[in-house]
Amino acid sequence: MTGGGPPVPGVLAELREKAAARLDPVHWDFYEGGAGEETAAAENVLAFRRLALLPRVLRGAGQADTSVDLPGARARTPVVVAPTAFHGLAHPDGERATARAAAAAGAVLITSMASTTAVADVTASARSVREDAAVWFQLYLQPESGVTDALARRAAQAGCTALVVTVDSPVFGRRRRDDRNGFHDLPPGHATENMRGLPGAPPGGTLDIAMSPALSWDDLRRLRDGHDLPILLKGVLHPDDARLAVAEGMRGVIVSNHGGRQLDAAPAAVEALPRVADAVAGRIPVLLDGGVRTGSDVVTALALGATAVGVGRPVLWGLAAEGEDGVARVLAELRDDTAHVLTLCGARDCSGPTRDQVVARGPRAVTGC
Ligand SMILES: Cc1cc2nc3c(=O)[nH]c(=O)nc-3n(C[C@H](O)[C@H](O)[C@H](O)COP(=O)(O)O)c2cc1C
Ligand SMILES: CCCCC(=O)C(=O)O
Repeated sequence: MTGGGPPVPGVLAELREKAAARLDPVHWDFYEGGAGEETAAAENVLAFRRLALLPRVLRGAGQADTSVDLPGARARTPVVVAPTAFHGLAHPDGERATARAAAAAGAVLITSMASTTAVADVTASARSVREDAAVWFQLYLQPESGVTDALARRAAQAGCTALVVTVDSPVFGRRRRDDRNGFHDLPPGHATENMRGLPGAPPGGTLDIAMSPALSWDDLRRLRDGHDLPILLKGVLHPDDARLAVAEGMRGVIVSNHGGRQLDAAPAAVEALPRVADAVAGRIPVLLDGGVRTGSDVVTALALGATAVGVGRPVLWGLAAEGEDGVARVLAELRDDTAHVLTLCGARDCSGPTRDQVVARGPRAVTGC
């Protein structure tokens, strides 16, 4: 933005506009929408805009390095692809295109259990580009533990290097756009391929993905004890839950309100981050997703205690607009912008930015009270 005029659209804004024009409006609403009044979805983005970065100067830090160490992955960028469902609705190549672009960018891909491509095909696509591409598998604990086990085994066999268990969904969020559009099922020709042939599924058919408020830490322990893959918990907002996650041997937590698609009264992800980071106190990596749209957002999250961040909708915009190339553009833009902002802030790498470098915009930043 210059002199109060309209902002010049960046790569993500351009891809978003193109995606909106290309997608079936019902599918656009599914991707873009949130729960309830969509307050949490909007606040995820706005909360970053209320924060500013104080650069440090003359540090001789050189060009910043954007690589980060994560469980089961050395990534070239702190920007991870957050798990999102149904990429087949965005592009005929679906998750295969996303996987190739993430692998080429050296970004960790968290593939959703609700993908329209089987996890083995997702990892094969990633590995066709880079042998050591890191793919993590996101799952919702299923009320029938045999189903959860079968999913985790499939992920391990496919070569995923971590499990991401989403815990913010005891029930599915109330999404008004989907209710209005009557969007509650995949259209013909698409299926949740990971649910095919699981215990209890009809022969040759898929099982519905269940969400259950009866699940507890016991169910998580069962998964942890039955499998070797490291587990990260996604959807942690309360610092006490983060402490429990550490105590239960989780290998990371992802601070997230699910892109504002579950509890609409939840705080913006970036506002919940500092207390979670304090609770975890460096014992395991803390990631954040929700509202990350620029390198400044990435660096703000790093400064507030995140090791890495996830992006959900921007990847879907890229995929819908330009397929694999569009996802590649989103990831390249965010990595380049992050490197640039790190350097402007005097940081050598992703561990460089510190909490004192984040201040509130507005009068408090000036008066300090
Ligand atoms: C269309 C869509 C589908 C999603 N599907 C899943 C999913 O299958 N599993 C999951 O854990 N989170 C899912 N999420 C939440 C994302 O992982 C992530 O928390 C959120 O999108 C981050 O916010 P952002 O879109 O502002 O980047 C989904 C989000 C969107 C927008
Ligand atoms: C059963 C599909 C879950 C998708 C999801 O998590 C979301 O739309 O936010």
